[in-house]
Amino acid sequence: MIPYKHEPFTDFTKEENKAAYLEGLKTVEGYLGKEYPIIVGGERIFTEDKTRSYNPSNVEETVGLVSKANKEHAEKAMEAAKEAFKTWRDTDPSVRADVLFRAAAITRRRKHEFSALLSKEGGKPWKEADADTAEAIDFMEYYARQMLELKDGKKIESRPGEYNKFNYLPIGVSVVISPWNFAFAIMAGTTVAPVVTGNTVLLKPSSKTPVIAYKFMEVLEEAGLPKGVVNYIPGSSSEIGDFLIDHKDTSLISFTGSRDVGVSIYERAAKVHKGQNHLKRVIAEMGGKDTIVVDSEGDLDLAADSIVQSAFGFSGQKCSACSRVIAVESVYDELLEKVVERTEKLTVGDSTDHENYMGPVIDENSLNKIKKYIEIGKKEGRIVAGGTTDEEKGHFVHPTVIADLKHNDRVMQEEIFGPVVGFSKAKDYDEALEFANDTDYGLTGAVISNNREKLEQARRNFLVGNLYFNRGCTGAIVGYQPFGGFKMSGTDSKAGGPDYLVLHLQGRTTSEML
Ligand SMILES: NC(=O)c1ccc[n+]([C@@H]2O[C@H](COP(=O)([O-])OP(=O)(O)OC[C@H]3O[C@@H](n4cnc5c(N)ncnc54)[C@H](O)[C@@H]3O)[C@@H](O)[C@H]2O)c1
Ligand SMILES: N[C@@H](CCC=O)C(=O)O
Repeated sequence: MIPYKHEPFTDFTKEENKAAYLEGLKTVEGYLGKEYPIIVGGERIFTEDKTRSYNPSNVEETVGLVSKANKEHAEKAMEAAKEAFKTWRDTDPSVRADVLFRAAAITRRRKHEFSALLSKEGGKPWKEADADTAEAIDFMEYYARQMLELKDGKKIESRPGEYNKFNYLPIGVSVVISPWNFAFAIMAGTTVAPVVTGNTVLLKPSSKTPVIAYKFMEVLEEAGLPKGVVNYIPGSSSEIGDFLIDHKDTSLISFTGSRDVGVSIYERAAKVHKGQNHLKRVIAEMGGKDTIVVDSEGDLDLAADSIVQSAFGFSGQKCSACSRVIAVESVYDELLEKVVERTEKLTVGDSTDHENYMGPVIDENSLNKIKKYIEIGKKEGRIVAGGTTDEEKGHFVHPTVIADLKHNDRVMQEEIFGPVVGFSKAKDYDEALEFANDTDYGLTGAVISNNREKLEQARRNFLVGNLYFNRGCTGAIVGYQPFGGFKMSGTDSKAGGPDYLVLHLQGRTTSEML
C-alpha cells in the first residue's frame, strides 16, 4: 500500500486548474434547485417538509430543496442501522477500509464539482473549498490505513500456558451531527470513522449544507457501502436532535459544532433511558477563541501575514480562526499597522469568483450576530479596519480589526465566528501567555517568536489542543496535525490523528488457557 500523504491543494494560478474548477461549477449549476430525499436503509424517501439550502453569496439562488426527516423517519433509520450493524460489524476490516479507499478515489475524480458545490452552498472561496474537499479525501485515506493497523488489535503479554489477545470491537449505532463550516470534510470524516470501525451511522448534517452531504451519500453508495450502514437523515434539530441523543439504542454521538449545543448533548447523553444497556460515548468538538501571541522577538511581517490569513480565511468561520491577538507592547503599534495595511487589500464578494479572497458569512443570523459584536467592539475598543457589511445580494461582512481591547473584553472572550479580530497589549511575554490562556476555550493558538526559550515556555504553558509556532493557527492537516481542543473546546478527540478511531471502538481482552 502507498504510504499516506495528504491530498495536494490545487494551484489555481494554472489555467488548466481554473478551467477544471469552472467545469465543476458548470456541473453544479446544472443541478441547482433540485429536490433531494432522505435515505434510510438505502430507500430514498421524499417528504413534503423541505429545507431550502441557498447560496449565501446570492440569497435568491436555491442550491437544493432537501427532504426533512421527522421522528418516525429517525426511528426507521435507527432500525435500519441496527439491522445493518449485525453484518457490518463482522465485515472484514480490510473490506471496510477498501470502501473508504474507493470513496476517496471517487471523490478525487469529482473534486472540483464538490469544491464548486461548497462555494455555492457554504460560501467557500475556491482555495478554501478545495482545502475542504482535500481534507475529506484525507480523512478517508487516513482512517482506512489506521483501521488496517488496528484490525488485529495490539500486542500484549502472555504467561506460559496462557494465550492473551487484545483487539477492538465496534460499539453500535453512531449518531453523527456535523456543522456547516467544513460541510464536506468534517461531515465525511466523522461519518467514515465510525463506518470503517464497523459501526453504523445516522448522519444528520447541518441544515445549512445538506446537499453536499447528499452528494457524499452518492459517493459511498458507488463505493459499495451496503444499505443501512449510513442513513442520511437531515432534519430540524428540534424535531429529531433530542430524539436521537436520548434514544436507548444510540451507542456513540459524534458531534461537531457550537459550545452550547455540544454541552447540552453531553449532558443529555449521560442519562440512561429505559431499555438502554450501555453508557453512551460522546465525542464533542466545539468552538474556539483562538489567540496569536506576538512576542517582541518575533518577525512582524510573518506575524501580520499569519494573523490576516488565520482571522479572515473563510471569513473567520473556522473554529480555529484567530480572533484574538495578544502582542507585547513594544511591537503592538507596528504590528497593528501591518495588519491593517494587509486587511485593507482583501477583496470580498461572490465566492465562485476566483478574484475574491473572502466570500459571505453563512446566513442572516450569523451576519446579525457579527454586527452585534462589531457594535460591542466599538464600545470596548476602536475599529481600525472594516466594521461594515454589504447585504444587498448576500451576507457579506468586511474584514474587521478592533484595536485597544482589554484581553477580557467580550469581543476577546466570546466566539463571534466571523471576520473580526481583536487586539490587546501585554506588558511582556509572560503576561501575553497569561492573557492568551485566559479564555474558556482551548482549541488552537500560535506564537510568533524567534526566541527558543519562549517557544518552549509556550509548549509547557499555552493550554490549547493545537499549538503552532511561527505560523498561523488554522489549517491542520489530517495525519500531520491531529485536531481537537482542550477546556470548553471539546473532548480533544484529535480528529485525523492516530488515537481517533479507538474512540469508536471497545477494547476486548481474551485470555485462553493452553
Ligand atoms: N472543534 C471543532 O473541530 C469544530 C469544527 C468545526 C466547527 N466547530 C464549531 O461549530 C460551530 C459552527 O457550526 P454550527 O453553526 O453548525 O454549530 P451548531 O452547534 O449550531 O450546529 C452543529 C450541528 O448540530 C445540529 N444541532 C443544533 N442544535 C442541536 C440540538 N439541540 N440537538 C442535536 N443537534 C443539534 C445542527 O443542526 C448542526 O448539524 C462553531 O462554534 C465552531 O467553532 C468546531
Ligand atoms: N481543522 C480546521 C478547523 C476546523 C474547524 O472549523 C483547521 O485546522 O483550521
